[in-house]
Amino acid sequence: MARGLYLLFGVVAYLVFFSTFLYLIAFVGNFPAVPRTVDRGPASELAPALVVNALLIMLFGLQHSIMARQGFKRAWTRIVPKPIERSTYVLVASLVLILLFALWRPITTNVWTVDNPVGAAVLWGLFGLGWLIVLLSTFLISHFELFGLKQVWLHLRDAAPAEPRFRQPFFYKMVRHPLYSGFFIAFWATPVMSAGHLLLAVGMSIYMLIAIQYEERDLVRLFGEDYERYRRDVGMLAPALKRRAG
Ligand SMILES: C[S@@+](CC[C@H](N)C(=O)[O-])C[C@H]1O[C@@H](n2cnc3c(N)ncnc32)[C@H](O)[C@@H]1O
Repeated sequence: MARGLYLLFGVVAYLVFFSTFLYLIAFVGNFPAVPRTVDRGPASELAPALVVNALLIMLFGLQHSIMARQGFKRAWTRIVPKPIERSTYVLVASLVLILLFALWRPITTNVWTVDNPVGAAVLWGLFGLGWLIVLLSTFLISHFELFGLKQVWLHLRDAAPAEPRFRQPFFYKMVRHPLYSGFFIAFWATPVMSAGHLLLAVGMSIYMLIAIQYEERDLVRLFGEDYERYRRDVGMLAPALKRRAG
């Protein structure tokens, strides 16, 4: 009975995540199909907009960083059953993003506009490429495990959870954090950059640079010398220009 309920919970959490991910693309890209975007929403004075938006970004960063740590997971799984630990993370992360979409206050002061049609098309192309890299990277590292479905499925089948393995598929041969590289491109590549969008891009970039430090600390603990070597040989977010001698 519990196994079936865990599976249901995992599927619901996954569907909420996937819808939130699609909305995030529309939110950052100011797509007309959605009601609120980074530049479309209730008007607000500058100071409260800056404070509210900064708090929303910080909440996103804190939730992601804290809930992803091994120590937190150990404590958390004393309350939440282990098979749905990842789904819970995914669900809370999605709810925090939904809160950001709902409470975000646009700051529409223009920072840059690329009027040249070729330049604008290139930037839209990069925007799409960024999101594609994000999605592909999740599949390279294990999409269904990252978003909790594999764990509830294995539990349903009474199979042991998979042990973490150090992997270097495709993008991961070129950079250590392709998923974050994709996010960097997606947040920054736009022909029309407003002050609000810039705040989101800067905030998310700072969060990712901090998150990488914590993630790599865990990865070194997990994979030891293999990851140390990987760190020496492969660039963090962009391919290393040249390999170090030896
Ligand atoms: C949200 S993913 C982000 C992965 C990476 N930071 C990126 O930007 O592509 C985080 C998970 O990927 C795992 N991970 C990151 N690099 C890995 C690698 N080379 N091999 C196996 N697992 C990895 C981490 O342990 C963590 O559970």
